[in-house]
Amino acid sequence: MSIIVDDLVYVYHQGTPLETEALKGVSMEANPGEWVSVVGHTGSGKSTLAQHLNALLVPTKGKVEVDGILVGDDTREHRKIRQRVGLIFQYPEQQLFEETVFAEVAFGPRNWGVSEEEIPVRVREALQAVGLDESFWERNPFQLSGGEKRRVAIASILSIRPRYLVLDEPTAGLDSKGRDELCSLLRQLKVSGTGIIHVTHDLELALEYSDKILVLESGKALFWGSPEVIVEELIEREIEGLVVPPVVELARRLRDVGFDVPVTWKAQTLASAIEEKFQK
Ligand SMILES: Nc1ncnc2c1ncn2[C@@H]1O[C@H](COP(=O)(O)OP(=O)(O)OP(=O)(O)O)[C@@H](O)[C@H]1O
Repeated sequence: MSIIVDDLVYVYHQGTPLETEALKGVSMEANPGEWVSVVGHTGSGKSTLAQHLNALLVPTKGKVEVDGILVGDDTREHRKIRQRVGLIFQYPEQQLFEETVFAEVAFGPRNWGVSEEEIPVRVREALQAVGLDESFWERNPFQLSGGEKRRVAIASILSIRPRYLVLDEPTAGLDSKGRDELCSLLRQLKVSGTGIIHVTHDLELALEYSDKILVLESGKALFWGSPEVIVEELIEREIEGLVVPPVVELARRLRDVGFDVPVTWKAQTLASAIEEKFQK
């Protein structure tokens, strides 16, 4: 069971003067229990790809398949896909609307026909997963901190028990502590079997947490592979518009002057390699 994207092409406003080819033959795969990041500069097609993964958009050409179900013209199949793939937009807290945290998190499962008996189980499970205990149940979501609101918004998707979670820039607007907390929360979800598909322009974050990374450039898949594979590529060549972590930039320069450096995005590993070299 997995999400498979094969040679995906997507054209906005096809056949009109506004026609834009946002994806030009992109392939990738994501499995439960795996963290996949989609990285690229603004306008590279990340959000367009993300919206295909829960059938908000249908391919112009190529294939998107979720656990064997095709994203195509059959909208009954889209319902099944949306039960499997939870999509969390940028600033999800802006979409909170209920008066209590409980009602907010219960909304999704109620909408999907989960029994009233089962609802508190789902709410407890989802809020626990995001680190919010029962004392939050009756609180007004609008009176929570920014980080707590975002957790409630994520819990409101988790309560549907999706197998995959697609998050579009989930750390936008958070400080570094909030960012680290959210990423370790996502890592826990991954370890417990959820597939994480993380859309971001932050390559450093993607390298730190991902099992696989897709780098998009102007709608094309530039690289697809493990963080090590991506770093090797990035040390070897510069990509216009893609900001690389300082460690990768430094490694690139060291290689340029004939210094053999390891494939890494961690400052400590690079520093140790340099130290070792000078000790020899
Ligand atoms: N609704 C739309 N109608 C027409 N063109 C669109 C639409 N949405 C996106 N596009 C175009 O498709 C291309 C890809 O956009 P997309 O939003 O997928 O990129 P992105 O990588 O997510 O960008 P960002 O990081 O800025 O969110 C861009 O050229 C964009 O202008």
